[in-house]
Amino acid sequence: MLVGDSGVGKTCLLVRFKDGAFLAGSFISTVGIDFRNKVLTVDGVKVKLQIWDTAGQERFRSVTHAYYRDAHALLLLYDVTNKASFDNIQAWLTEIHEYAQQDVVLMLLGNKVDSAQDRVVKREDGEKLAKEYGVPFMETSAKSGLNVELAFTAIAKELKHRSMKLPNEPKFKLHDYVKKEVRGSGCCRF
Ligand SMILES: Nc1nc2c(ncn2[C@@H]2O[C@H](COP(=O)(O)OP(=O)(O)OP(=O)(O)O)[C@@H](O)[C@H]2O)c(=O)[nH]1
Repeated sequence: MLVGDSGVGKTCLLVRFKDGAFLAGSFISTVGIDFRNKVLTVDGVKVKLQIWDTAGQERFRSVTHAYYRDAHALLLLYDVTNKASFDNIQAWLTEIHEYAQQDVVLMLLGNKVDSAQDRVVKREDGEKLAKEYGVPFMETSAKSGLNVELAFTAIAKELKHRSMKLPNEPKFKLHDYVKKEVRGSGCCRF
């Protein structure tokens, strides 16, 4: 499930992942909730992701609350060009703790890093906040595609690992995987 303030790029991130395209132009806010499916092959196993795109607007909050309980994973987004969306992350985390399952897979994403000239939230600030709450973090761009596939693949890997629970398989650590992959991807050019 994708959550975060209105306009941070949740729908665009999902469309980029699903269709490999960017929705340029006018911004059409999501009404309530929407979903799309995508099948990924992770370590030779097919993982079907049903991805719920929620409305960030306050007036739809009671609708989204109802969906938290059934979510296996949450991608919490802010917009690196919008300080308020970053400042609101703590409030989103409070909601998540209140409504989602205790063991929900959670990842923090700072989106729109292609807009370097408009950036107001530094990468280090995102990293610091994520560290404080013990959640994996990466910066993304639905526009350029940076780290989009990686974010969803990391989630799929964690979910696959959890559902299969093979006794001899070493424990998959989402945090370490994300750190290693982001470091290797040349992500920090923005
Ligand atoms: N430059 C840039 N713009 C983006 C990016 N992602 C989204 N946008 C723009 O940001 C605006 C909002 O994107 P949406 O994906 O509709 O935002 P949302 O979070 O789904 O918004 P709600 O449905 O209201 O919750 C649109 O004008 C997009 O074109 C990005 O990675 N880079």
